[in-house]
Amino acid sequence: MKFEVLTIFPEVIECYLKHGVVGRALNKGIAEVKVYNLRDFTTDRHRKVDDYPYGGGAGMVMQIEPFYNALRHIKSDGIPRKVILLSPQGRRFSQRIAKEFYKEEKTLTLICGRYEGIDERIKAFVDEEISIGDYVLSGGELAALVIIDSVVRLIPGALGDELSAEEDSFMKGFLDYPHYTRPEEFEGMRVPDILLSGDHKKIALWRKKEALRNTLKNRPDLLKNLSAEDMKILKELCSEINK
Ligand SMILES: NC(=O)c1ccc(NCc2cccc(O)c2)nc1
Repeated sequence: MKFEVLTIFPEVIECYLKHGVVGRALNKGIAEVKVYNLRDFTTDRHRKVDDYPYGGGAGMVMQIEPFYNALRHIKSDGIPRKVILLSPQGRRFSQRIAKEFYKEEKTLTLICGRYEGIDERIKAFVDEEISIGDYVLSGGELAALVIIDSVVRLIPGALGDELSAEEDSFMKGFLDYPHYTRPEEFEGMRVPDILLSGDHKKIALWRKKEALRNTLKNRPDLLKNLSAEDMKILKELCSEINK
């Protein structure tokens, strides 16, 4: 899986890519990220990337030329790619879209705007506009990293333990179950006995029930098209809660 990032702050992207799961995946060569500094695609002495908005108003707008010059340079290799603009106006990103991007196996070219945004004519060169949530950030870089991180985790071999990619609760559409590790007791709070029992069947059932409990509490909207088994556990849960 290849990613390309267009940004005026390449170091923001590069420093994140040195660490953790993504860092290891890049070192293993199962993913590749190329970061392009937009200022390298300017033509003026001051390497300007923004200008005053037509129509007036506060703030600055990013000019189209540096993006256009960068995209033309990048696309000259003729490899198919999906050009994504990160902005609050985009389609809402989710695990489902991360899987969609991974399966498409196209290079993802991520455009990071700053200031009040990018000249609207950028849309002529963009395949998709994606938002990671309903909030305004000072730049698209964090959103680009969210996409890179969530998609890289899906690549076989990216995570140490293969199972954990599948196990990720969002992979199954629910919130996660609670996790515990040593010590067994901390400040009077004990680890649930079931987790110390070694009964893996019962533990799996407990985890499913707790994942459903968390989902019911915080994201009931995710509780749709449940399997018969999950529905049975949910009903048990509801009768317990209503006791
Ligand atoms: N919710 C998000 O995904 C998100 C993405 C980017 C961003 N800021 C940069 C920006 C702002 C406006 C237009 C534009 O093209 C880029 N803020 C939030």
